[in-house]
Amino acid sequence: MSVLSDSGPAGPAPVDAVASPPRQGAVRRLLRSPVAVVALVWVLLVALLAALAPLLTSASPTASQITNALAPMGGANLLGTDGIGRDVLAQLLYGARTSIVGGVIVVVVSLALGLPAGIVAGYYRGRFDAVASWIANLLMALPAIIVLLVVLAQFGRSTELGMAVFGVIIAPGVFRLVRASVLAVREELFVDAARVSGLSDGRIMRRHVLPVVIAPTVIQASQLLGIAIVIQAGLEFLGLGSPNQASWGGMLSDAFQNIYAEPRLLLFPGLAIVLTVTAFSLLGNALRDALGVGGRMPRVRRRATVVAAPDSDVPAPVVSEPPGDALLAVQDLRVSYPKGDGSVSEVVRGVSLALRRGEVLGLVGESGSGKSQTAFAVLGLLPPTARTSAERLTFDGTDLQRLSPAERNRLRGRRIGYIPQEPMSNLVPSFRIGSQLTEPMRHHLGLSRAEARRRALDLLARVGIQDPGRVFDSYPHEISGGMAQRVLIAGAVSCDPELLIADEPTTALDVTVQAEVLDLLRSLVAERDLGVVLVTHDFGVVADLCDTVAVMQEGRIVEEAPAGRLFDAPEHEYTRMLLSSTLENSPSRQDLPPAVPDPDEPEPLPLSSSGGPR
Ligand SMILES: Nc1ncnc2c1ncn2[C@@H]1O[C@H](COP(=O)(O)OP(=O)(O)OP(=O)(O)O)[C@@H](O)[C@H]1O
Repeated sequence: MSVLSDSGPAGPAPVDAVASPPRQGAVRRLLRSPVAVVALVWVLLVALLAALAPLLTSASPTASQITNALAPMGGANLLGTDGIGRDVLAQLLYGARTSIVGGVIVVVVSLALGLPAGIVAGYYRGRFDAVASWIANLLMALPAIIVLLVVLAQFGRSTELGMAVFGVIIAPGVFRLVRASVLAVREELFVDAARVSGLSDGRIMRRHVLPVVIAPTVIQASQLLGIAIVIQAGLEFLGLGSPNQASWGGMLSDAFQNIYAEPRLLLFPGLAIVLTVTAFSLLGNALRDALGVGGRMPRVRRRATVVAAPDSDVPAPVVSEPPGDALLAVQDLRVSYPKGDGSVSEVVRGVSLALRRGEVLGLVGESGSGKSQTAFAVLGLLPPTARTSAERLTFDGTDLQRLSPAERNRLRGRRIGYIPQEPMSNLVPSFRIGSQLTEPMRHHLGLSRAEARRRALDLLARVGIQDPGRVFDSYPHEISGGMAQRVLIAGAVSCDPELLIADEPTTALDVTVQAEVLDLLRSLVAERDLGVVLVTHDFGVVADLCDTVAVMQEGRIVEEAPAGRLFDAPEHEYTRMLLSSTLENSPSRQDLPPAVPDPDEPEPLPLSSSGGPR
């Protein structure tokens, strides 16, 4: 007996977590805001003036001419000179360079440390997360200005060094933001779906996680630039910047010494700092609005927060020896979770199942009975806190418990397909359907882009989508729920799996579309000799599709029988209770009135069609 503990989707997660916002049109939205345009123009102007400083003035910003101190504006010195005769315009222009370079150093250092650490900590959690969070907390507890003073006193006055150290001190802010964003997105169903389709962690992070953290990071970078300019000016005001470099902080320091003789000297660096910092801050806000972060993002539904399983005694499980030709054989599967009080809650208690090719096994039971936990244990996608054990857990003769996470990952998506419950939440909002369909095929089957596209279009046609080209090029929000479910079915069978695990595949659909999707599944099973484990609480779905039914109650299978026999002569009291509560007074599908056709939905499928790629 061994223990499995893969990370996966079934862990507790807050309902309604935010998803990645669509990025299209973000620049357009940004440019529609007058405040953003003004801020952007100012920032670009400062950058341009800094870059063109040598062309705009021939004066040196550091050469002092003591005989020309505090010269008025006009003549050779357009903005006058400071207390030791340096040209104010030249100082202003070259000082902009120092400020921008300093700001960029802070942003680069803090992002270089905080971004990768936040992604890895948020995605993998565990020990790295604990250590990184501890270091972040420690850095945040340090008084930044004291650290800067000590470092600059020890290593010499240098604006660049000061800004690099400040970048390190401020990196925990980036780390925390990125980690929080990754934690939110890693629980999204579309990330589960990507994991189930066998994509590697690196690919998931690049494709699904990174796009989500980019928006908040860009916003934070813009605000960090403003903060860096203020801190840098403060250090230079205190005389801790590079002595041979013009800077706005240094100009302020000189202006303070001559505040009574020439108060106007305060005006130029003061205005430059205030306007530039304000511009970065406004730009950050405008970016947040344009990218839709912070309460204006589209929200996707999530697996609901789980509650502890009941511990009451239930009838003994039905345990039978699986047949030799079983595609999937599960024997005495147990899943448990540690509870806060030190005890353990067993949510799957000795489940045994066997499934042959071409057979559909329904796993039914009321909510919380352990159906999904059983399915996720087979997929190897339980959360890290889950303790899983089984006498036997084999797929086509391979002991799943002996496989490494990478081997298990290769199996998922390639030989074991998964159809999730909520179609829309399992498609990534910001990627086109086509790219979501083709990526697993390119990854698992090594197809070229063109081959994968051709195969995806064939598959879309096979699942009854009438205009595959349009759906291929669409974003998830541009198609209906029924179509999205067909797309997910196409995705689940795209790499020719032998076993399909379908978790309530029709729950989110209306009854007419439900019937069509069930027809589609039935014809795919026959056509491809698929073994299917169908998790459902709907006996109508069971009657439509399943050959065998296993009834689960409180983590155990209390009755298993061929579908016909189960409906005709249920043996277990719990099965009878479930049947009577679900079927009583409910109309059969044939009795339902014909639905008004939805123009967005495809025609009912020709059940005999079989043109799909194999
Ligand atoms: N991460 C977890 N930690 C602790 N308990 C959990 C966890 N995930 C699931 N459970 C518990 O396991 C039990 C079985 O959950 P499961 O999701 O398998 O039920 P289900 O029969 O699929 O229900 P539904 O039809 O509502 O999805 C539930 O009592 C649930 O609270």
